[in-house]
Amino acid sequence: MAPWGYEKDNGPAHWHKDCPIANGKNQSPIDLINGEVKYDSGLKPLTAKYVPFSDAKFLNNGHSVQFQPSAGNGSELTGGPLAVKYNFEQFHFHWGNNDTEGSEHRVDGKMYPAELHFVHWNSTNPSFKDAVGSGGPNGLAVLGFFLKVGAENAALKPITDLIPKVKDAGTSVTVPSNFDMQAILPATLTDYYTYDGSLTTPPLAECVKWIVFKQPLEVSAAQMEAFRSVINRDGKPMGGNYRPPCPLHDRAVKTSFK
Ligand SMILES: NS(=O)(=O)c1ccc(C(=O)NCc2ccccc2F)cc1
Ligand SMILES: [Zn+2]
Repeated sequence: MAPWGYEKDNGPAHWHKDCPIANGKNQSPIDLINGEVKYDSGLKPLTAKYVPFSDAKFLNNGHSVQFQPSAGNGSELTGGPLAVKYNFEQFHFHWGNNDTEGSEHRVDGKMYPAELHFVHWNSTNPSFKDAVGSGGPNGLAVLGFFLKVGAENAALKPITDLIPKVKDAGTSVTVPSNFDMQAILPATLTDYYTYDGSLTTPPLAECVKWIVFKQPLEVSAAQMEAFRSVINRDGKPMGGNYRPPCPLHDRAVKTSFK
């Protein structure tokens, strides 16, 4: 099979051939249906402590554009539904070719034009890869933020300004060391959906505690357009790099808000 992608001949409908877990009972993304979620008063706010990275790259890996530090630096996530500390690994994006599509998770069937994922791994493991393979839904914690078109996002501007430099698959640039990742996050990480799920791309491992924020982040139309100029390994626009929603099966979606 051609390496996995999002085209007709290698897209989500094909992934089960290499990754049978694609048809598993804890797959992501899902449609977050407000009538079916359950408020959990035990859910605390999350705390993300992100330290500026001295050595990080912004890269085009053929299926997303991704901020990837060369090593951990103590940036971590705690609180919310998490029982232990999670180390920051990377962040990346999923987007569409127009403003009506692009996000992976949906809210009552509504798609946003893009979704930003901050990936963290359970610090009781020796490495990210061990955490992915650790079994059960506590290996990774991924924060999902919907993006909608509105005001320019000054915190994301250093990143969206780099997109034209990683237009082609397999390219990367160094991220200036004064990039402030913490500034991307809302001041308080409240009002989120959380459920047990999976990676949304192969290997689709069912190792993720998903935490999807209700409040979208805003980016300008120009920032949104920048994503749409990114090219995949087949030389086609990368837009549309989102997996459709998967069945919820026997899972509950909890909310930190009423
Ligand atoms: N869209 S998402 O659910 O946030 C997501 C996050 C991380 C990965 C990833 O690291 N894949 C590569 C990989 C490398 C090493 C070991 C296992 C892997 F999946 C895939 C999807
Ligand atoms: Zn993702």
